[in-house]
Amino acid sequence: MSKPDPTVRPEELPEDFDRSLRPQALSEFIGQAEARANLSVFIQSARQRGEAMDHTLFHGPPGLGKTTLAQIMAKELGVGFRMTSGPVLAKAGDLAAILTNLERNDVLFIDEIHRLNPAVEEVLYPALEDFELDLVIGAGPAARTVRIELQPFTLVGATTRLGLLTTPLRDRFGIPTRLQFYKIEELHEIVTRNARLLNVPTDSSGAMEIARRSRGTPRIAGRLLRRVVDFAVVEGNGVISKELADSSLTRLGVDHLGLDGADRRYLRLIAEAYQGGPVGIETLSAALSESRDALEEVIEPFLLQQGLIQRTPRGRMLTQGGWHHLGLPVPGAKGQSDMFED
Ligand SMILES: Nc1ncnc2c1ncn2[C@@H]1O[C@H](COP(=O)(O)OP(=O)(O)OP(=O)(O)O)[C@@H](O)[C@H]1O
Ligand SMILES: [Mg+2]
Repeated sequence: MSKPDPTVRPEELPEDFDRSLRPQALSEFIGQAEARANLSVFIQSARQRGEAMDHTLFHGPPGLGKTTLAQIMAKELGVGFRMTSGPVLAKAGDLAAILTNLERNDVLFIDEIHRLNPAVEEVLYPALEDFELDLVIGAGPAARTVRIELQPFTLVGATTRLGLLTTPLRDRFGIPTRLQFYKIEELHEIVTRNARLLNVPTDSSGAMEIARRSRGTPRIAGRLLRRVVDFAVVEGNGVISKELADSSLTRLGVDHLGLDGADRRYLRLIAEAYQGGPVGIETLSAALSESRDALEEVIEPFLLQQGLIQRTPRGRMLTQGGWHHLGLPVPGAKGQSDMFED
């Protein structure tokens, strides 16, 4: 019953820019201090005991380092790493093929784990708990179940939507880890590191300008840095200064908080069409022609974290900060309008 194994190794992935900047060790990983300190203990303990580390779940907005941390874990544990994703595992047999191919204490990374097919998820439960697989062979009255013993392994799951995980799956992760948006100083360090890896001379204030406008997200910091490098090479003297970073990012439509056109469209819709809300997510999704998922996973988390919007039972509302950011007076706040016009 050997099936093709649908996982890929990271070195088989096409060359992408994420990869060249990806930290390879926990010590190179900047930020997420709490998560990093805990993981380091759990990794060391698993190594010393020669056992598989407990199953780990990374959750948080896109681009904060979930995939990166999963790869680092396998490296630091000194074990093999296999990766796949929820939507790719269509049938129970797909997962069975992967699990039976794992070697002792390997890390299996399942990205977008909230999108696992329920039939596949069922197979995962006993595998996670007892490292056993119950497979049904045949159909109808001749069907029988066989139990297969697996090597102990560590499942690392990643999701941008913790709320969509079923409770039984969530409960099987011994180490649930929430990744937070990065602080500006951390992003400054990341931009500086990336600039060094890309061999681009960068002023500290230039790196700071990029950090400040990266939406708390290392992936965005990497992307903005590359665009600013383009402007520096073609229109500047190759050095990333504060002025150059500022003018390049403004031309790219990234404002001083790091919001881009999509973020501002979202805020402006609530302000202008719904007087600041509350307005339901489905309505926003239809009006913006963006999927509800994209709004909830990509756009809203940062706006919430920055205190520009708030979620209420009746829908999304702009906060005072949201009005202020748009340069509009807060409705009903008498006499305060000049305060927000400076
Ligand atoms: N702490 C960090 N220090 C430096 N670079 C980082 C850090 N975290 C992430 N990065 C970089 O940010 C990019 C995105 O990271 P990663 O792919 O791990 O994010 P993710 O959380 O898996 O995103 P998604 O939810 O979209 O899968 C990569 O290029 C990675 O190198
Ligand atoms: Mg990822």
